[in-house]
Amino acid sequence: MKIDLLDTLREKNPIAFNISNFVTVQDVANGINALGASPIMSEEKNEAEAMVKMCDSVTVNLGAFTESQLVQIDAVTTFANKYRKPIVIDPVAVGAVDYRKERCNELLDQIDVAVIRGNAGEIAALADVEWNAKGIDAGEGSADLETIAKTLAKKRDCVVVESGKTDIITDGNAVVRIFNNSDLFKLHVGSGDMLSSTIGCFCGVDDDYFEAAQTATAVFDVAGEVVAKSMKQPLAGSFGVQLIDELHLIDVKTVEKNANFE
Ligand SMILES: Nc1ncnc2c1ncn2[C@@H]1O[C@H](COP(=O)(O)OP(=O)(O)OP(=O)(O)O)[C@@H](O)[C@H]1O
Ligand SMILES: Cc1ncsc1CCO
Ligand SMILES: [Mg+2]
Repeated sequence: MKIDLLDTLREKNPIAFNISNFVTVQDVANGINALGASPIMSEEKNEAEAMVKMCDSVTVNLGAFTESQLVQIDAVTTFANKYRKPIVIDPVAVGAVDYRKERCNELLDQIDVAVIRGNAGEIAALADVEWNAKGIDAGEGSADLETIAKTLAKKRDCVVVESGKTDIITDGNAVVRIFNNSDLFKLHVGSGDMLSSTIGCFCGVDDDYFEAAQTATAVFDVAGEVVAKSMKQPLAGSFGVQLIDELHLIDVKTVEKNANFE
């Protein structure tokens, strides 16, 4: 794993263009800003080309899109392919709402993406595997998590990050597992959105998206673990704030020492 990509990210300070959702946009912006990237958000289709030309990566979060925003998402992602900017997709709740799954699949049919990051319920839905997703949460299912992730990676010819207690990262062939010791992430709505955007930032500094996704996930997971360890009791509100603090403080040594992966 290329953990020192964290230093590269801080040297380059990549512009990370995010189409976010109104629930978590501020955590996403502050999280990746603290980490060392330069976030910019937009919902306006008329500036899509300028935004994409300027940025190093595009992260599209499908958490709360409207019909009119789909037009902007279309424009942004088409320009991103034209200007060769990596796209990260966060398919929020596609396992729970058919409308979302249909729109997301239409989008994936028409563009090339670098990474899809979702929980098991979301990745299973896009891989056409039986699963009981629960709203924005993973829900439950009995299918093999690695098989689901690999199926989607092959289907969409991209890297898949399937988050959960173990984060599974695959390019369709190789698999890296990152074990996460902090379940405080689940107390903070938008942990997943922040992870997806963090992956976007790293894809903006290394065009090996499999490596970029691994480093991003390891950095994010370790940041959460460091915060969790420092707390005497689980504090949901403080966790969100301190996670942003730790994304700023974290360094390569801390990730090397604490990342638990194989
Ligand atoms: N059971 C768990 N134990 C430990 N860590 C977890 C667990 N589930 C998820 N995580 C961690 O939480 C982070 C976000 O992943 P998660 O799967 O919760 O995304 P999500 O469902 O899209 O979240 P959200 O919808 O709140 O944005 C990841 O870093 C992941 O490692
Ligand atoms: C709670 C919620 N609803 C739509 S998006 C979102 C944030 C998690 O993605
Ligand atoms: Mg999510």
